[in-house]
Amino acid sequence: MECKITLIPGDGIGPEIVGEAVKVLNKVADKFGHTFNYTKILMGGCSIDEYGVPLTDEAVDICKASDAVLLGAVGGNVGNSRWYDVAPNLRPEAGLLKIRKDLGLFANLRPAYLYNELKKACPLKEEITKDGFDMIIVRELTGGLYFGERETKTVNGMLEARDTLTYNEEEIRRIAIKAFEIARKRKKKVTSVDKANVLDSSRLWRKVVAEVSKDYEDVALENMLVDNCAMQLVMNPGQFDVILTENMFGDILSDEASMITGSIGMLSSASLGKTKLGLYEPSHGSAPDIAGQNKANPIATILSAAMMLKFSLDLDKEANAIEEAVAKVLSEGYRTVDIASNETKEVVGTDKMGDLIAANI
Ligand SMILES: NC(=O)C1=CN([C@@H]2O[C@H](COP(=O)(O)OP(=O)(O)OC[C@H]3O[C@@H](n4cnc5c(N)ncnc54)[C@H](O)[C@@H]3O)[C@@H](O)[C@H]2O)C=CC1
Ligand SMILES: CC(C)CC(=O)C(=O)O
Ligand SMILES: [Mg+2]
Repeated sequence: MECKITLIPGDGIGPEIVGEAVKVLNKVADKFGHTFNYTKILMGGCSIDEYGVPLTDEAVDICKASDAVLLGAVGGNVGNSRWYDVAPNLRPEAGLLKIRKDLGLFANLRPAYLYNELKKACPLKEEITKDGFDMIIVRELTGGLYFGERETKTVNGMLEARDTLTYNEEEIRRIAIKAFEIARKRKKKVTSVDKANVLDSSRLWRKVVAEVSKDYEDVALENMLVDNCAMQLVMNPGQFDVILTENMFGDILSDEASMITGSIGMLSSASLGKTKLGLYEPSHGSAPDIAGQNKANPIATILSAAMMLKFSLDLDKEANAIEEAVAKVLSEGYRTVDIASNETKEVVGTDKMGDLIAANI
């Protein structure tokens, strides 16, 4: 099979981790007889430096003409980078928001499960994780606070800033359907997370999710407030199957969920829309604090590449080969520093972790 894959290395650790994912994809291509044709585009700070904007329309067109997009991460040191103090549409993160919107990627899937081998890297007590956990966060990705109107102005001599959070019924319905469809193929439970004790947008969210659930009588629906969910995630993560939530809540809860898998460097993601074209990226950011040091864990990006093979390219067997290779390397005791524990056989750098996974394909 011949496929067109757009690569967006981005900023910080982005080029390092995407490089390792490509190494693994090339091994998959060799072994299974496929041709992956890559085109690289700039997004984020590197695009601002080159073109003055975080993402050009030409770059979006390249993504649209491909079968799938693999992204590292964008952004600099927030508050302390040359890309910080500029208009909102000229910041690195605006490139990410633009690509999600322009490709219509309203559903962000973030699976969080605990590898047996990583129980020592999980900060939770053993009695909480003894049976493991396996959940998927289904996060709405193109609405809510990150896409609302915002403004900073002076009122009565004082600076005032405003962000707005809006959802309409259709935006909620389509992501809810996605979550119920996914739950149907898993443990048949959706936990819809909102703040319906305060926010109008959450009250609408809860109403529409309840309507959608009527078409999925085989799937149990539970509603949970977001503050409680943050607590339940560390108290009893095993209770969750599918967590359905809006954009910002999902952003925050997925970082929390990532840490209980051992590290944010483990959490992959797929951003999907109505067509097969998806964008695949780790859940973490560009980690400027460790960029260029060969310390970043590439596994989240490598597992995102596996999701890409599965969802956009229908290469399930190849995706499984990547997942199995990751499990094998972990079971052999190799760890990047973020997931190392006293039982680790060898702490390896970004590049060696990529080599080991590729060698096990
Ligand atoms: N999808 C994207 O492109 C995202 C971009 N960002 C951007 O990334 C920049 C940095 O943001 P932060 O809040 O520092 O979040 P971050 O996720 O980049 O880093 C948070 C902490 O996790 C560590 N970390 C992250 N990924 C890791 C990996 N693969 N292996 C080992 N350790 C890892 C970092 O070293 C840091 O200590 C900002 O400009 C932010 O806007 C943040 C989140 C997502
Ligand atoms: C620009 C942010 C919304 C990116 C982020 O933190 C994420 O998608 O997880
Ligand atoms: Mg985030």
